[in-house]
Amino acid sequence: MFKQKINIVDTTLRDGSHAVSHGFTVEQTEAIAGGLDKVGVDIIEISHGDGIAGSSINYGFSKTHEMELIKAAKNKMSSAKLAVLLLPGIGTIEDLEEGRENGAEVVRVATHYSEADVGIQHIEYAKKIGMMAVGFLMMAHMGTPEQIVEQARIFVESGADYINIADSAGYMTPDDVRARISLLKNSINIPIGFHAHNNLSLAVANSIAAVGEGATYIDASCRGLGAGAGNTQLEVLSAVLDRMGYNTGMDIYGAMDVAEDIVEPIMYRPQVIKTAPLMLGYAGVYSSFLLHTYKAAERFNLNPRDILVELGKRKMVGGQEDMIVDVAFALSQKK
Ligand SMILES: C[C@H](O)CC(=O)C(=O)O
Ligand SMILES: [Mn+2]
Repeated sequence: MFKQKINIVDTTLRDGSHAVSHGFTVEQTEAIAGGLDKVGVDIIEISHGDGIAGSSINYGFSKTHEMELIKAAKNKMSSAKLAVLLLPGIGTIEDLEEGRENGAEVVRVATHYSEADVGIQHIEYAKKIGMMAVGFLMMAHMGTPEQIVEQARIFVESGADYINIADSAGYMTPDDVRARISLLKNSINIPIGFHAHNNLSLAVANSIAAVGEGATYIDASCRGLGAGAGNTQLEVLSAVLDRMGYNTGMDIYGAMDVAEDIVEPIMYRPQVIKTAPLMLGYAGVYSSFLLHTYKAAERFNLNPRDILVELGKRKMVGGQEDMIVDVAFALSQKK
């Protein structure tokens, strides 16, 4: 029987960077990338959590320069492709060049769901230098399925190899995912991918819903390591997809071992859904805001939940991390 191939894109070393305050070391990166490569992951994404060149006062400084991490990982990889994430305005064409020189073969160009036009030049340039290019639409819950298609078309026309929809706030339900992926599937003719956050405990279910509507690239990370309550848990996803008869090409026991033996020991905290991550999903707030919100809550003696509710009301999006402090300050004045 023909089994549909689902490409697994591991984001432990990129989205997971948020969860470890961008603290990955060369040794950890080598062990994780080498392990993931062996177990059959198709693409391994490595960058600061906010993409290449994200290391800054606004987003948090990396302990080790990401180019060093990328180079080290590349030396341990033989079959998976190495990807970088690039948010136009944070990362530049020069950063992309540097990433490629250090071994990146794929770039995922991430923009707010309504701003694909700011990524056109990055997609075109990546194609010109022979890279695989992916159009990555963040905070996709904020856009209607029709708006998502309109934006995806901009990436398609720029030459993207596939379109990735990100539920950056972990806000979507399986119905929300199905509506967006199925319309995309009927509207564009390049592959579709999906990136989940587990704030409502729906990351695996949403990923499966995406696959059911025809998505063939799914993001996941070991132990779910990622912003907010984390991403789709890699080892769980591979087991579920296998049970459902899909082909991931993954060594499932091997993936369990990488998660248990290599990733779990370096996690700062278990990736559980405490109140604040749950609020991210409930209020539709960008998952990467979590640790910044904890810091602001401590500084202004507030409940993180109150800050997140306000951020949700104000519809803050990625890139507005500085507003977290503004909101916390305003709330503290009202107290
Ligand atoms: C820069 C963000 O962390 C990208 C991402 O993973 C998301 O939008 O979700
Ligand atoms: Mn994410």
